[in-house]
Amino acid sequence: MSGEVLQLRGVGVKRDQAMLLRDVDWTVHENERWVVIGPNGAGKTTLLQVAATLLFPTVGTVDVLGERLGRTDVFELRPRIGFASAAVADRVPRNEKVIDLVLTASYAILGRSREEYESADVTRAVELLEALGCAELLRRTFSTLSEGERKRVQIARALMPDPELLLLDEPAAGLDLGGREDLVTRLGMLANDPAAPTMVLVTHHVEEVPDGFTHAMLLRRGAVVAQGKVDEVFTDEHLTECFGLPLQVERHNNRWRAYGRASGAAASEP
Ligand SMILES: Nc1ncnc2c1ncn2[C@@H]1O[C@H](COP(=O)(O)OP(=O)(O)OP(=O)(O)O)[C@@H](O)[C@H]1O
Repeated sequence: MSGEVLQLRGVGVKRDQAMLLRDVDWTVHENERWVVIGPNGAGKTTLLQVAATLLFPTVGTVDVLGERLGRTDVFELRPRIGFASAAVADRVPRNEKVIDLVLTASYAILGRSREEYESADVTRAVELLEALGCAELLRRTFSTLSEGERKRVQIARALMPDPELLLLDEPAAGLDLGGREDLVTRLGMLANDPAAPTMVLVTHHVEEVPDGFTHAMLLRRGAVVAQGKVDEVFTDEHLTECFGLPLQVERHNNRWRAYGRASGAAASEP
């Protein structure tokens, strides 16, 4: 695999005459932790779907885990990729128990289809749920969980097959402040774990970028505004260009925050 987990060259995605992605060049190396940030409609989910092999580009080439899309069997590739997104959560059968939702990831299916699972799989599923702070939810039905609980269970499911690439689409969306901070802290622990897979996380907010994330891409209207090491990408100029309004960004205790320049000036006045 030569250390490259994702390699996109000149990638464009066109739907109904609209270019959802334009001329994207992107390389993600093994063990990097990437965050993809941009405003609504920037193309972040589209990019993640390409990385998850769920969407083929209209133009350009995509290599995922050393395999070229269009020349490989994606059904063999997908079990090597963990993917947590609202679209996956929407497909969970109504009565699915939390433990089954995590366990079935080993078989790349949704919905319990067998009576018995390997005891090693059960042990791993329980350990992952514990690590994400949801061991007490094991026997609950997924559809009855709160948004924050669902997000954590989905990440446990995405990690279950021990993926080489973990893709997280807006994991903190819809969470309250406590739920967000709990999740961002857990993701920071995962990002700092050398045994964890290569990660790509999509979000709208720099405040949701966990400690340990090494690289960032800023997207606007389907095109890359900036990409590279997170410290070099998260600048006032890049964020201002990306979101289309004057922004100031700062780092504190390994976390980021951004605010409109006008509101920042007002806040600093006595
Ligand atoms: N099948 C489609 N046909 C036409 N346009 C589409 C299609 N799917 C998505 N789009 C448009 O492509 C753009 C990018 O969508 P995408 O979901 O990738 O953006 P996003 O950055 O993830 O947005 P958000 O932050 O709001 O979730 C949006 O303007 C969306 O309306």
